[in-house]
Parts: sequence; C-alpha cells; structure tokens
Amino acid sequence: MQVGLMNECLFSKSQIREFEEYLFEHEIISNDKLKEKAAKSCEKFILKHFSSKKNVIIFVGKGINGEDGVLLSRLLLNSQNNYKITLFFIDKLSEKSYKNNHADLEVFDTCGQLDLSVFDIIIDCIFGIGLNRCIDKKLTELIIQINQSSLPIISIDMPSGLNADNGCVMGSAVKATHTLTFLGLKFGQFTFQGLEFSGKVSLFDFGLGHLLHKFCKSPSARLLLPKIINELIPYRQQHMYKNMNGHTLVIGGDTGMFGALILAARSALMIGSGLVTVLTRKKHASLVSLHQPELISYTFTKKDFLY
Ligand SMILES: NC(=O)C1=CN([C@@H]2O[C@H](COP(=O)(O)OP(=O)(O)OC[C@H]3O[C@@H](n4cnc5c(N)ncnc54)[C@H](OP(=O)(O)O)[C@@H]3O)[C@@H](O)[C@H]2O)[C@@H](O)CC1
Ligand SMILES: [K+]
Repeated sequence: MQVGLMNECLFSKSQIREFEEYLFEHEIISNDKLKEKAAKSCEKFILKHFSSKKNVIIFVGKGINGEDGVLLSRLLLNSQNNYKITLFFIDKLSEKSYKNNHADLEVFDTCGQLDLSVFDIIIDCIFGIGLNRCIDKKLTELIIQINQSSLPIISIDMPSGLNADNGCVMGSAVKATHTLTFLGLKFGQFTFQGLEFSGKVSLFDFGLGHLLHKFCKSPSARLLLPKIINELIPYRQQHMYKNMNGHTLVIGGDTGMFGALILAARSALMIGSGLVTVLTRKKHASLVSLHQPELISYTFTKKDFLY
C-alpha cells in the first residue's frame, strides 16, 4: 500500500516498538504472524515491480530485519519465478545458525571477492529500527560497494545505517531506491538525510494502521502532502474581490535582504491573500512595485502606518 490518506503521520521507533508490544500482549497478532506478513508484503512488491530481476542478493543482519530477509528469500524461491537468491550474512554467528536450518539456501562465502555486477537487484536487510550505534569501518566498506552498484536497492523497513528517528546517517548508510516499511512511516525516512537515502517509501500496515493511530494518539509529525495544503487554502468564490480575501502584512527587507521580502510577499499573494502590504526600508519601498505591482508598500519612517 502506498502512503494513504491517514498514513501521512510519522512515528518514532519507540512508538512502533511500543505498538508492537501492545499487539503481541493483546494477542491482536503474534510476533511470527507479523514477520510473515512483512515478508509476504515484500515478496508481493518485488514480484509486482521487479519480476524481471531474477538474480537477487540479500544482505542479512543479525536482528529481526535480517530474519525478514531470510523469510523473504524463502518466499521468492517458492514463487516459481525462477529467482536465484544469494544471502550475504553480515554476522558470522547468524550465518552459522541459518546454514544449519536453511541448508538449501545459497550463502555468499565472505572469503571470496564480492562482485555485485552479476546481480540484478539488492535487498538490504542489515538493520531496521534496531540500529543503535554508528556503522563500523568494515561494514562501511560494504555499504559503499552497495551504494556504488547502480542496481535497484530495496531496503526493508529502514535503509541500513539511517537513524529512524532523525534521519541522520550513522557513519554510513545504504542509499535505497525503495524502502518498504512496516506498520507506520518513520520520522527518519522523511527528514534530514533520510529524504535522500530512503528512495521511494512504501508503507505496509497490514490493516493495523488505524490501531496505530489510536494507540499513539499523537504521531511524531505529519507529512505536508499537497492534498493537505490544498485543504488549508480556502476556496475563493467567483464573486469575491480583493478586500474580501484578507490582508497580509510583510515586514522586512533590511539592507541586502530585499529579495526575501519580495519572495515572502509574492508567496502571500500566491496563496490567495487579497491584499499584501510590505513595510520596509525607505530605499526599498520605491522598488517594490517594480517587482510586484500588486503590492502596497510603506516605509518604516511613515509614522501613521501602524494605527
Ligand atoms: N518485532 C517484530 O515482530 C517485527 C519486526 N520487524 C523487523 O524487525 C526490525 C527490528 O528488529 P530488531 O529489533 O531485531 O533490530 P534490527 O534492526 O534487525 O537489528 C539490530 C541488531 O543489530 C545490532 N546493531 C545495532 N546497530 C548496530 C551497528 N551499528 N553495528 C552492528 N550491529 C548493530 C544490535 O545488536 P547488538 O550488537 O547491539 O547486540 C541489534 O540487535 C524492524 O526494523 C523490522 O524490519 C518486522 O519483521 C515486523 C515484525
Ligand atoms: K534494512
């Protein structure tokens, strides 16, 4: 599901974690079922948008984000779309345990030289919202290689290395072309470096989005989508004229800052203010009408202005 009408809300990782706890405690959904749904949504997305990309490499971390990757690999292998899947384990210990349980999955031997050019698509399951420190040097080298690959990069839940709360790159981060995120959009995907690193974000809320909104009461923030802005701007009826549509006063335009004054005043006109008056330095006042004839201008020296 793409970002929907009520899904422009952004959440912190602690809100998502607490919500997950609530879901499990109240037996609304089990932990396993949630993971299964997450992997299934990713499989569907990949089959829909990347069905021709057969040779897939999945980077797997040691947390549940890594588990998402292993579950996804199983689903893709069973999808009868002739996928060739390679798992690359970041952590030796989890590689060992998965090798025992999933002996049939192909695992990249980290002693070999990694050549990403042989693959068609990268799935990033290194870290999700559990990232808790900066990425070390060794992993940074791998992430640089991933980012330089020119392949489509699908990050699961979060681009690995990106802070889910503030959009900071924690040393280094995977630069995703797509991020498939679960339950709620994360603040860090839409702020600071998150905008550059998250690519196109798709949300899968498993039909639990309305509960998340109820549970959190107030989300961390909301995306200012064009439809929200449109709702905020009142409709101007045909018969209305300038005196019926408000009057904006823009004060500013110090020496060297005349442009800012004009831009602010123009913005007021563009969002529908019937009248816009600027109050500025004397040397700027005469220039105002040359830049935007609709503006009314006054100077700071005019004593009776602010009556
Ligand atoms: N709950 C659920 O049922 C569901 C969860 N889901 C999925 O789980 C994800 C959250 O899983 P998670 O909590 O296991 O965190 P995750 O990001 O996988 O792993 C982080 C681990 O790595 C480590 N680590 C951290 N930073 C590090 C660093 N810089 N360098 C090296 N190591 C570092 C740290 O371990 P530490 O080394 O600190 O012991 C930590 O344990 C979530 O994003 C979503 O994808 C979905 O499937 C839906 C159902
Ligand atoms: K990830």
